[in-house]
Amino acid sequence: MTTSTRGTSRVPAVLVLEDGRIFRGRAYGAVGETFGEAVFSTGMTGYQETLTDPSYHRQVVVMTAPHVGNTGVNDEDPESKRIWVAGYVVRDPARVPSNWRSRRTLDEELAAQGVVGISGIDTRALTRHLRERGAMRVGIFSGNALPDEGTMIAQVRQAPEMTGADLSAEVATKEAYVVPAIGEKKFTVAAVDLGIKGMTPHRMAERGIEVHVLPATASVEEVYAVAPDGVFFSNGPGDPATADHPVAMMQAVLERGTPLFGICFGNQILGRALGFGTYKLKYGHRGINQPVQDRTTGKVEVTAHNHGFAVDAPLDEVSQTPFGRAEVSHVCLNDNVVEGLQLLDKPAFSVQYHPEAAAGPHDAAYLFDRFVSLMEGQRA
Ligand SMILES: NC(=O)CC[C@H](N)C(=O)O
Repeated sequence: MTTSTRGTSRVPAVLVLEDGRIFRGRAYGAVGETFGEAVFSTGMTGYQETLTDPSYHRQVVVMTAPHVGNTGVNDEDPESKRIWVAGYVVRDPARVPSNWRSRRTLDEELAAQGVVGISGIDTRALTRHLRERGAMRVGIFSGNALPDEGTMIAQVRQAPEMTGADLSAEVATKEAYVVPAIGEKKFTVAAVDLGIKGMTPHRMAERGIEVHVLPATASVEEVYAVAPDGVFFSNGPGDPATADHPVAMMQAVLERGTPLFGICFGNQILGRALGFGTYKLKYGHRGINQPVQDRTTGKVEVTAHNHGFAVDAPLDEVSQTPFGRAEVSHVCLNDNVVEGLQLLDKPAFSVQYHPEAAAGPHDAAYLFDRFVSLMEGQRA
């Protein structure tokens, strides 16, 4: 085992923010350079699910949990076939991972997948900086001969911004596939893959739903070719303002009145389909410990989030939209950001957060049951 696979690499690495702030550490994972949007995640657990969430495409993720990699890497927890984060920033990597499911170290896995990371960073100071200044572009450079600071800052400033990025097609499946219902099949759902996490079709399959996962570029005809009882729009990376094709497709689904459910990017697309705007949050919500209130029941749930954009809809009034009345169903209790939308005259709703909850908590699992109820209601 080399020193680097034990999380104790001596190869120098530098993290360079676009505003010129620099943090020095050691290489973690692959050695090289990478660029993306610096964002922080407050999850204390579930690093494999975070790394493999396609919504993190082009983002460099800073972990606020100080000790990362303790349970190694297993073959069960990934949310997709590969790591999607553009880079990974940790404070203190586990030197000796320990878990009965662990197959390899996180350092080895990052290196094997070519993901450039950095360790030994004061992630609390970095997170406070991002919280005050907002998410921004970042570069990680590692190796024994690094460019001078001015060159690195200039390179970071040339990297693409997240605003205006159209990324779903880069992460979504190219071919349709089916996730069979577990047990008796009760419903068929067409799931439009904008960057879907593996747990989402699984949560539907557990409820007797056969899920036809379709590429982001699928047409309305392809959606209806599977004779769906419901249509689902997934999470995904990038700026929802660019998602014109999914918005048009969703409007066609709303027009027909097919039960509809959206998660995260899917919520932003419902917002746009109804005529609301979307905007970039200063630093977003990422982690598995975010408080949300379901305003339809008053209940508060602790939920998994990963979003940098949000829907701009009025919190305290019912809106008239081209598809009837709509209201904000869920709100984040930290900052009053819109976390869910529902239509009052059509069987359609969405949430900005992650009821599939990989990795947990499971407070929001009832939303999949709500989707099932809408499909049952349509049959009755
Ligand atoms: N997880 C998601 O679907 C994220 C949606 C969108 N890319 C955002 O950052 O807000």
